[in-house]
Amino acid sequence: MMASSTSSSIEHTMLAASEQLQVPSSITKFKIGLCQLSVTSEKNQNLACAHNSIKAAVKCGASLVVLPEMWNCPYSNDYFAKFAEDFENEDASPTFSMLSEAACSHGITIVGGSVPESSDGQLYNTSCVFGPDGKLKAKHRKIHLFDIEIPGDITFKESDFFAAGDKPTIVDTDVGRIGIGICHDIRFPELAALYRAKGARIICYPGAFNISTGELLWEVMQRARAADNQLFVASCSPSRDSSGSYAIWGHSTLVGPSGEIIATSGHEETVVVAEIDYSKIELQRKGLPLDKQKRADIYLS
Ligand SMILES: NC(=O)CC(=O)C(=O)O
Repeated sequence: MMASSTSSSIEHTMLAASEQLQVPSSITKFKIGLCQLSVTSEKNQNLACAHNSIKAAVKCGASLVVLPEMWNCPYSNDYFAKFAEDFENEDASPTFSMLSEAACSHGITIVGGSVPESSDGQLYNTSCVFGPDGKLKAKHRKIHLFDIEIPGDITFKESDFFAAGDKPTIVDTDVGRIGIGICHDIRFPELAALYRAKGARIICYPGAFNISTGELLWEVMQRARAADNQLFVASCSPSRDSSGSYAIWGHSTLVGPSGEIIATSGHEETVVVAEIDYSKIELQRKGLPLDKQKRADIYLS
């Protein structure tokens, strides 16, 4: 929360009491599972692999499971349209059905990574969140599309295929309030700050950073978003496929509210399971009260 101020320029970040999250008092600690999946050009195989990985995370005690960006489909322009599903038509969406069924049968919350969504003649890069009753709780469409052209290094243009989402996504779940971003969304600190201001305790970023940007930035940006906002950041990536056209960095990670890495992986297929302890947020915010120290009067005037 921002410190109280009369400046109208910061009013948009101040919240009505009803908007502020109260995490259910029973939840202070739980386990999160990050399913770093191997993605192939066979959708059914990807669905089966994701389902097995969710089961493995549950077996290790996870009550929140996060999947990667583009896990039912290779991260390639050649596949997005072919693999897209319409989530409004749930019965015709095998991805929606599998996630909903898995959340319900295991009684967990699933942040379903992202997959290509077709809606109203457009494609979106979309993440669906399911609750333990198997119901869809939220849908985040990637807001910042990954358009990059670094000569001699990497060229990729998501906006040739996808339309951008136009809203932030904050969702109240059985394990507290979660903000959702997809991969390149992590580069925009304003989005993370908005989630913190609205009471998120975790931001989940399904991502598929490539090896060019990943080595330099993936860890740094997760730690920065977590430390700036004094909350947990969880990322989940596909594993690397050396034969694919887009070399994925991997390194699914959980970062704590002081910017510390709690758990991470390499680039191989794996499941990372780690504990989230919300008392760490209170401790960090009490010892280093950034919200009170913030000088909004200076930077926003
Ligand atoms: N998928 C992405 O948005 C990739 C990205 O941001 C990157 O740096 O790589």
